[in-house]
Amino acid sequence: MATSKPLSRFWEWGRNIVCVGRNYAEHAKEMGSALPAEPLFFLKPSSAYVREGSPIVRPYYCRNLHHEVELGVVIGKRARAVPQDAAMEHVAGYALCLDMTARDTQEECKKKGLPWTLAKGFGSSCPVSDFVPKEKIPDPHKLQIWLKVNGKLRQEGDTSSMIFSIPYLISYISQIFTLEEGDLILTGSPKGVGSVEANDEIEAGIRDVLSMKFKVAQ
Ligand SMILES: CC(=O)CC(=O)C(=O)O
Ligand SMILES: [Mg+2]
Repeated sequence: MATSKPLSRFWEWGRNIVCVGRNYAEHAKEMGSALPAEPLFFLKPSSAYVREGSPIVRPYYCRNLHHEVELGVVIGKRARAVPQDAAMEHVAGYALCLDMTARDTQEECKKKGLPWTLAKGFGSSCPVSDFVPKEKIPDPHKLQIWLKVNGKLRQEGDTSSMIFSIPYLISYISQIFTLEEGDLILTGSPKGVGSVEANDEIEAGIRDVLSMKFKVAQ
């Protein structure tokens, strides 16, 4: 599909948001989950995007809204069954993302064996930073990502601790479905996920690269 929108505004492209789960051992542990033998992933709709200046809105059915800070990988070139050693050629850049999660809903879904869409795919569940071209990040597996709520540090993780690397994820996902230009892959959350309330301020960043702030709406 042709588009006149620049890739630096990938959130306007209406493309897939692919989220990887349990990609950091300490986060899997804090959730009481086993380590995955292969990547676990799920999708958010493109209407989940929210940008700085607009609030994160808790869905009406959620009583326990959680933050998860994650490195996002923006696809720059169609990827269909790409081998790992060619996977990085398909990356245009990066963004910092929040995988906002209705944790109570997710727990209910897990118990009932239901998909996580209600827990993960609501409107404003994917706050996203500015686009960072890949030339500005020589090694995406050497980044420190962090998140504060009302000025207090909650999450701090190093992307070197990912269980499945970015080339592995691109290769793996692209064997299941084609990744298109403008698609975003959220690479999983480090430990320290926790609740936010109305009027809280979430600040998150990639050390030495960027930071972003979001308010949680009433
Ligand atoms: C337990 C989860 O919600 C999985 C997830 O999203 C993650 O980042 O890990
Ligand atoms: Mg997540």
